[in-house]
Amino acid sequence: MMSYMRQIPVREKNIVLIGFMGVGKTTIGQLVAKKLYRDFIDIDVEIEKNEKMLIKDIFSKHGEKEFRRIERETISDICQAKRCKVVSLGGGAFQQEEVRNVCLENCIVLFLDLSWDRWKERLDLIIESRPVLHNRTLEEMQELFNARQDAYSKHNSRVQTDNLVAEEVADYIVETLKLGWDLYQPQKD
Ligand SMILES: Nc1ncnc2c1ncn2[C@@H]1O[C@H](COP(=O)(O)OP(=O)(O)O)[C@@H](O)[C@H]1O
Ligand SMILES: O=C(O)C1=C[C@@H](OP(=O)(O)O)[C@@H](O)[C@H](O)C1
Ligand SMILES: [Mg+2]
Repeated sequence: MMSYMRQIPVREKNIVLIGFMGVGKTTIGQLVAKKLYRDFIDIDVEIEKNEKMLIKDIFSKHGEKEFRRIERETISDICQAKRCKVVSLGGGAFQQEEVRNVCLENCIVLFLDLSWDRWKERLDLIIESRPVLHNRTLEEMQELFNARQDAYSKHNSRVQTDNLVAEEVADYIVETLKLGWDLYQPQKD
């Protein structure tokens, strides 16, 4: 008996933002959601609400492995149950194959791409609230940045954000979507 996967109409698919920490997923996701009259979901905020703990405290009290389990389950639940949202993942989420699969199967995945040189300029803005960066030298941060690019390459569309303010990136995403939702077809193997 053939099982027919129920295809989600492309316009009902959640729009999921991925990319390294600090590239603007939370900021730009909020702006895109407003412009598209969609609800916005930030996975980190969802986790903090559900766990009644800040992300940095989950890391310090329960460790990164437990955070990744919670992150994977939260994303899996939301990306399968919800429709018509804008969802910003945390920067490490796409390293998990299950997260990549559930997002690429059910959602439109947009990769916010920021160069290492531009990212370094933002480091002071984010270092305090990103435990993954703590106790890492700049060289080690760059190694992590480079190591994660392969996972981010599995997306429906890439937005180069160097030298663009958040509003400009959000406008670009909305305009591209309006030009052709059908451009965002499922990732071909
Ligand atoms: N396009 C942009 N240009 C300059 N600063 C930005 C841009 N997008 C986000 N920021 C700033 O960078 C920091 C991290 O943004 P955030 O949305 O939290 O990123 P992420 O969710 O990807 O970690 C914030 O201080 C935010 O104001
Ligand atoms: O890159 C990472 O491993 C992380 C990124 C953070 O989200 P942002 O990308 O929104 O900063 C948050 O999920 C956690 O601190 C781990
Ligand atoms: Mg964020």
